[in-house]
Amino acid sequence: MTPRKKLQGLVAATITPMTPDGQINLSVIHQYVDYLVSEQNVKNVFVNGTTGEGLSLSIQERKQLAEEWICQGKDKLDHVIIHVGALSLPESQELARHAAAIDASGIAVIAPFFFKPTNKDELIAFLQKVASEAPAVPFYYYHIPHLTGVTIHVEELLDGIKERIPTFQGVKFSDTDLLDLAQCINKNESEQFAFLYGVDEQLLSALAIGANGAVGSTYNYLGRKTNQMLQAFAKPDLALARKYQFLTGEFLNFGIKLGFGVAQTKAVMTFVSGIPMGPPRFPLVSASEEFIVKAKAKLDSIVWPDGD
Ligand SMILES: CC(=O)N[C@@H]([C@@H](O)[C@H](O)[C@H](O)CO)[C@@H](O)CC(=O)C(=O)O
Repeated sequence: MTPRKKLQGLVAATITPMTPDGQINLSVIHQYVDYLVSEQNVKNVFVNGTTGEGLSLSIQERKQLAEEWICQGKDKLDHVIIHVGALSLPESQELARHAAAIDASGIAVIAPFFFKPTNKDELIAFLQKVASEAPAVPFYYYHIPHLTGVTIHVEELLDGIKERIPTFQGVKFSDTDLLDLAQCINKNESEQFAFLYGVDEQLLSALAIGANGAVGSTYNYLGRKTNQMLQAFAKPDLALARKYQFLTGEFLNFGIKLGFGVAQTKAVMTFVSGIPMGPPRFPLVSASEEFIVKAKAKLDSIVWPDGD
């Protein structure tokens, strides 16, 4: 998939559909792509990340999912970014080579989080060894410090990164540290890099700082609403943009109090889209019936500014 457009706007962090007995369910990805494009107006996906339980999947499963998303997304999606991060460098490199071979529009890598890099140079060295296996594929660093425990500021990482990783294209920034994000954007004067924000409930603040777009789980089922927020922000109609952010925030705040996570995202996507996402993989466990009933009632009770 040769990228036709710069990566910006919304990117859905895809869920990995599973069968009731816990096998990956490739058969619904065709329907999933059509749903994102036609119902959510989302044409970019980030596959095998956190929401996709990428680190809980085997290498073989990750390759099968990447292939299916690229195949089903052909001529429908603008960007299919494959997360190829892993604890084992050779596995991550293998996934990067595979993503290049199937013509992914980008790859992303999370910081290794068992044995961790202790400084910027060690982190860049790891990223470089993966990125160099896919020398023609745009590369994104996936920063999610509350899950990896790797808290090296992205702003530090940017210094000299393009020299060491010529394919470096930007960052998926899943952190609430807006000072770090602002420093990154301030350094990116020539706008050569993209900063995609990953905390959906705070996206408007990141847009105000200068984020180019967003990667997140809620764009699977609230993509259309969030696109309205993006449009209001661009107009600019800040009062309207805030209204959308407050309402998505209201839903997420409600969900977070009930224990919102990947399993709950699977359940919400199932009842909103009608596409069976199945259970999560252990150690995650399925959302409770109580969560599903309450989350559905909450979502149904929200009155959006567009009247839907
Ligand atoms: C920890 C986590 O899962 N964060 C999500 C958010 O989209 C998150 O679900 C949302 O902001 C609700 O809290 C994304 O940043 C993750 C993501 O993009 C991915 O699946 O790779």
